[in-house]
Amino acid sequence: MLKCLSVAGSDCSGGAGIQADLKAFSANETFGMSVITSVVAENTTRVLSVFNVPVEEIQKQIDAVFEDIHVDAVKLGMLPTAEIISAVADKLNEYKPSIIVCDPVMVATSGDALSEGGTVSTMREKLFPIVTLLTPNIPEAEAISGLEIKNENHMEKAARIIMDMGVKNVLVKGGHLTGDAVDYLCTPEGVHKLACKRVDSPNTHGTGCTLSSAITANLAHGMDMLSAVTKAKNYITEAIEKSFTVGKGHSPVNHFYDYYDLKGTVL
Ligand SMILES: Nc1ncnc2c1ncn2[C@@H]1O[C@H](COP(=O)(O)OP(=O)(O)OP(=O)(O)O)[C@@H](O)[C@H]1O
Ligand SMILES: Cc1ncc(COP(=O)(O)O)c(N)n1
Repeated sequence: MLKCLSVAGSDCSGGAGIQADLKAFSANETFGMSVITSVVAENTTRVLSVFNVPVEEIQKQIDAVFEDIHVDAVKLGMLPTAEIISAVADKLNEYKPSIIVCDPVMVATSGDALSEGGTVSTMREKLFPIVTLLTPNIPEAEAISGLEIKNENHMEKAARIIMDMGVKNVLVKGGHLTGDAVDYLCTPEGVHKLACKRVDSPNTHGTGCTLSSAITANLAHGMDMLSAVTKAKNYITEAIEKSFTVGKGHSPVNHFYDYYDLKGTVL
């Protein structure tokens, strides 16, 4: 059984963060493990509070997993401060997992901040050189590239700018734009457009976390980058299509749509 580790924040409402990551790892046939970087009191409508875990405890969690278990792939989610980014990067340089997918979480769908300002420079210095794939959404890609993104041409240009910063592969996710749900994957072999009809649903809480974790599982299974991203794109589209209401705001995707019908009963 392939084993994937999420290093991310906890979303007590279950739709994003390590909770989404673990569900996506399982739904994509890998064993999920988690290191918690921050305890976020949040739900489908807002973030009430953010409690960051002390870096020593984050590093001890990473040690506990790696000293005992072979990790096939790592997914990085909410790393809310420069200090936490550096501490996690130091451990990744120590243990050298072969696959690292980084979802540079900065702001929740609710609009509330999940990261202190000024982390982009630390991410660029400490994480960009070691990650296999970076998966920024539109606001995150704008913050990293410095480019305003209003259309697909801007998405592709931003992906190339970020690649030129030393990231091996970049996926700029287009959920925050309008029209079809289009993402741009930039790899050393070239640029690939991945598109699907936008699902008319408000249930998009955790889409980015879930997509990047599904990609992580697919890469752990040995898929090449384009195949891993394409399969995960199909997974997230159906997970949104078959989502059900949880809470009063942006409900999460249905990570296990393969096993549940819309009534939530096991098929
Ligand atoms: N309504 C939608 N219909 C189909 N696909 C969507 C929709 N919204 C987002 N997606 C897809 O979901 C994936 C995640 O993109 P998105 O831009 O939502 O990331 P994100 O903002 O990091 O997600 P989140 O912050 O909600 O976790 C992308 O593949 C995107 O194209
Ligand atoms: C702990 C945690 N990590 C990530 C997100 C981003 O997910 P979204 O953008 O869907 O709110 C979140 N809301 N909470």
